[in-house]
Amino acid sequence: MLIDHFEVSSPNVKYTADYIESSYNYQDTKLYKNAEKNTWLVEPIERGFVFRTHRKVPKLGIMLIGWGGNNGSTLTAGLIANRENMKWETKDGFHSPNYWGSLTQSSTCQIGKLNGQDYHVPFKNILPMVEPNDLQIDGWDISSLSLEKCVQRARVLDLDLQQQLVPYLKDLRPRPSIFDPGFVAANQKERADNIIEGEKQNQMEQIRADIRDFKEKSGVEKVVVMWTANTERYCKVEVGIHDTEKNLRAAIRAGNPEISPSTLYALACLDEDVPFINGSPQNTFVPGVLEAACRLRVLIGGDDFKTGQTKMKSVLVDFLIGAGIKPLSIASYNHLGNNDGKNLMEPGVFRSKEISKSNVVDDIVASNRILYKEGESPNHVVVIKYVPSVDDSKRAMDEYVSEIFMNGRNTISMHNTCEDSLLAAPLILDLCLITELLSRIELKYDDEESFRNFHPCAALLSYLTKSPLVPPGMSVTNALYKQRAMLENVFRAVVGLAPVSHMNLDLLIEQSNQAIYSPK
Ligand SMILES: NC(=O)c1ccc[n+]([C@@H]2O[C@H](COP(=O)([O-])OP(=O)(O)OC[C@H]3O[C@@H](n4cnc5c(N)ncnc54)[C@H](O)[C@@H]3O)[C@@H](O)[C@H]2O)c1
Ligand SMILES: O=P([O-])([O-])O[C@@H]1[C@@H](O)[C@H](O)[C@@H](O)[C@H](O)[C@@H]1O
Repeated sequence: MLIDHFEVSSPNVKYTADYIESSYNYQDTKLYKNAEKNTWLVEPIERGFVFRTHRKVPKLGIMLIGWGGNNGSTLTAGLIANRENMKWETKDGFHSPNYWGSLTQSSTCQIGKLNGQDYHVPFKNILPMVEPNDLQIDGWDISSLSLEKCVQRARVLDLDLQQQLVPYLKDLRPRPSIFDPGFVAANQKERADNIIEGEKQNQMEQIRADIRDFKEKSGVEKVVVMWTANTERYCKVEVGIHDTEKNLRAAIRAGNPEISPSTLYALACLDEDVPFINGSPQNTFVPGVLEAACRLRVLIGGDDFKTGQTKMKSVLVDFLIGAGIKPLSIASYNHLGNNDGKNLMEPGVFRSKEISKSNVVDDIVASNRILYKEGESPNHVVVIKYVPSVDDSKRAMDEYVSEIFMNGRNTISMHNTCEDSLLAAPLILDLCLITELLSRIELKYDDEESFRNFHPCAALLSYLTKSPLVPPGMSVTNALYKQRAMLENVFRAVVGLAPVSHMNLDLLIEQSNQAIYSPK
């Protein structure tokens, strides 16, 4: 059953006009070794938290770096089609817009039971969230094409819909952007006709001015900036340049060539108190950026949208290893024909993606030292090829060979075809909406005076990324179920509810007045 809205009825939760305030008893375990008994002791611990969520949802603007790309143009078109409730026709008949693939807009959370039946609420209604149809969108691109032409170039959306969108898209033009051919494939130069000239410092200041200009012209109260531009090669992190905020800013003023456009954007956003999310795999968040985010207390998140093949990998490997089955090899191949695929032909750029697509199993493997000895892991290969004729319709082929009982083998082969941007666009929406929501949640220990925000490294975005950025000291979790449980249960805690445990203890115990067998 689906219920649309709810309020928590508890002495620990208070709803005022401005806030949802809750007192929450956080339960965890503390682990320590008892030398005398030569055993590990596990101690249940509790810590009181207080959450305060601002209920007023702001007028939100999102600024996409790479706005004209397949992801950016597809998201823009999808938002407009939903807002205008456009209907379009194909040979299969008429279609209506939706937000399928969006965690916030199209998934639900279990909120309770009634008469033994689970009830669910839309994910977006656990806490007050921005409505996607109210979003204002802007952005930058090294290509000057209008969004109308970008949607046509992408060839992702049905033609009838593309034609209906023309009046809404034709006047949308990306702002000139920072372009450094040293960080992307040489084949990207041909589309770069919309560049901010000048030194790195000037370029960064122009980005800051663009953000302020967008705010002023659109009237939005808050902005989230999202990198959905091309994947960059890793920058070589150097002491004295990238290692501290002070050194990074000095290196930018000096025009150091080893500072990437994405790092310039990230720092510009931090200086404008605007969250920055990295949808690509490069190491944008060099230590100097992390230091600045923590000092300025501005949310950053990433890296690399987790959309299809890797998302599946983070489910399947978690299932296999969680079931005591030992993957011996993972062969992960895909080809695609969009510009992203073209850019990934450059070995240095591909390496960024290879890292993010490979590391996604590390935590899952490390969770089971019965199957894998220290240092042991499955053979794991990642191959991406550029095949122009398939366009955005990525073909992913994966083979998982696992060792099973008594030296048995199990081979799972998968073929997964999808328009890559139709998977990514809803995630970009989720990343923006959840990031904005996180910035409205304050928390403190119950014995503290002042509230603070979540740590600037937004680990709660992990479900949506291949290489989750997490606060120092927190281990990275890639298993998709755990990532979703973390996000859902933190949101439940913010409104004073216990985690979803699926224990059903009250139904597992034999009730004195209950028939031993209740026929369906
Ligand atoms: N399913 C997916 O589509 C998916 C999943 C995970 C990650 N990603 C990442 O998202 C990014 C975008 O994917 P896409 O399919 O939209 O690619 P795309 O090539 O269609 O779009 C990228 C856009 O960025 C622009 N661009 C390049 N450098 C720029 C710069 N310095 N400043 C501003 N704009 C710049 C390009 O002109 C292009 O319009 C890629 O890095 C890709 O690896 C995509
Ligand atoms: O679907 P997924 O593995 O999450 O991610 C995708 C890769 O499979 C694809 O090769 C790459 O071009 C896309 O940018 C994206 O990273």
